[in-house]
Amino acid sequence: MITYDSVSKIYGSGPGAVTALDNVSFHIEKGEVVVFLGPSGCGKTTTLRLTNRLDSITRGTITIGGRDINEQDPVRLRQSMGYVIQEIGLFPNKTIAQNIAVVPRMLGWSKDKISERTDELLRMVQLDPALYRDRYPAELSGGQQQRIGVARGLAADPEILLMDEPFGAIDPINREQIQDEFLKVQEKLKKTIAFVSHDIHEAIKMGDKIALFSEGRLIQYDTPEMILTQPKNKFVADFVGSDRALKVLGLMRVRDAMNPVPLNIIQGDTLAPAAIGFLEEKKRRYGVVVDGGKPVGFVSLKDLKFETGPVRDVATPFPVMAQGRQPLRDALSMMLMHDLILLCVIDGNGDFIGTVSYQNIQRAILDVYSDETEDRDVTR
Ligand SMILES: Nc1ncnc2c1ncn2[C@@H]1O[C@H](COP(=O)(O)OP(=O)(O)OP(=O)(O)O)[C@@H](O)[C@H]1O
Repeated sequence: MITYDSVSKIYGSGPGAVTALDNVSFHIEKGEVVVFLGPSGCGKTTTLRLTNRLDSITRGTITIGGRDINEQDPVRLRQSMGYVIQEIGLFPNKTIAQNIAVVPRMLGWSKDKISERTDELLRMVQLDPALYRDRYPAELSGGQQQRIGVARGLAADPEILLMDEPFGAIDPINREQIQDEFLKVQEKLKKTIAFVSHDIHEAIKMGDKIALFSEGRLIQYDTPEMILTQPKNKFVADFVGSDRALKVLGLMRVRDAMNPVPLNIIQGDTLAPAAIGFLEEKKRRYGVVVDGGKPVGFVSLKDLKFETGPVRDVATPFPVMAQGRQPLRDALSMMLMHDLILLCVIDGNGDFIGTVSYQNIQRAILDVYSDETEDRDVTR
């Protein structure tokens, strides 16, 4: 969709010239979120501003859908892309609805269509249109204003969205929430997004790919997983941090690491003496009791010793359970917090789908880090 071909940007000339971007080439696929990441001054914002011709390219070309942007009218080009920036840039004397409608009005949309679209966008960013459309920006919190910035960027339903640290000014808790909401919206809309960030956590979470820059050069362009597990050089390894194995846990899902067929499953109606025999045969001290497909709790050999009835009556309920789609990091955190050696995993209906142990987690990380060509032991 967007192709950067040997793009350089030099500000000024002579001895004071600054090379902001140095011979950068990469391609953003349609529907993909690419995060431009790197330390301050590495060229992230410049790359974004060249894309919508807010700045001009010194050398090289940028094409969108195969068309050179320099051959397009800059105003049209800008209108065809959403642009969301950290400073938000809402007009203080316009209402929220008027702020969102800026581009659709320029494009000559009818009043009814604009009004409908405004309400739709407000709902999309979790703000009730009845409450917010006629308010002024100063009457909104920072996080709410930022949501309006996102809504405005999406107003004319552009295929491409350029976002420059869009959630940078929001406190960490609200930022997590707005990132989650944005990812949900993106799952539906499938926009092509270039997203500037200096936060590795945000890049891992938001990006289908990460473009990591340093001093105007593109150092590595890869999926978050590859950036974390196969850093191309010391700069990348240092930038992602020595805790990158832990960051990988944030990328992986519980489902990817769990054991879907643990040996110690006991059906709820099994009588205690039979359950003891079963656990002894499997050489397990604990069993996971499942009844009608739903997890019930743990039983230990000790618990069962003097019992005669079905295990479902003596099982100790799980203090917490993980959902298969949760990040593996959450599962590890639950196990540490609740002092569990095994975590039960359920699907969206609450049905049992597997268990996770510390060993499963370790194995999953090792699998990601091991060379693709090595033989792997896939039995868990
Ligand atoms: N208008 C300008 N005139 C001169 N130099 C500029 C201009 N804009 C950017 N630069 C320089 O170009 C380099 C890249 O800047 P850019 O804003 O792209 O960095 P960035 O990676 O977005 O940084 P930050 O995270 O701090 O926003 C920097 O050295 C910056 O000082």
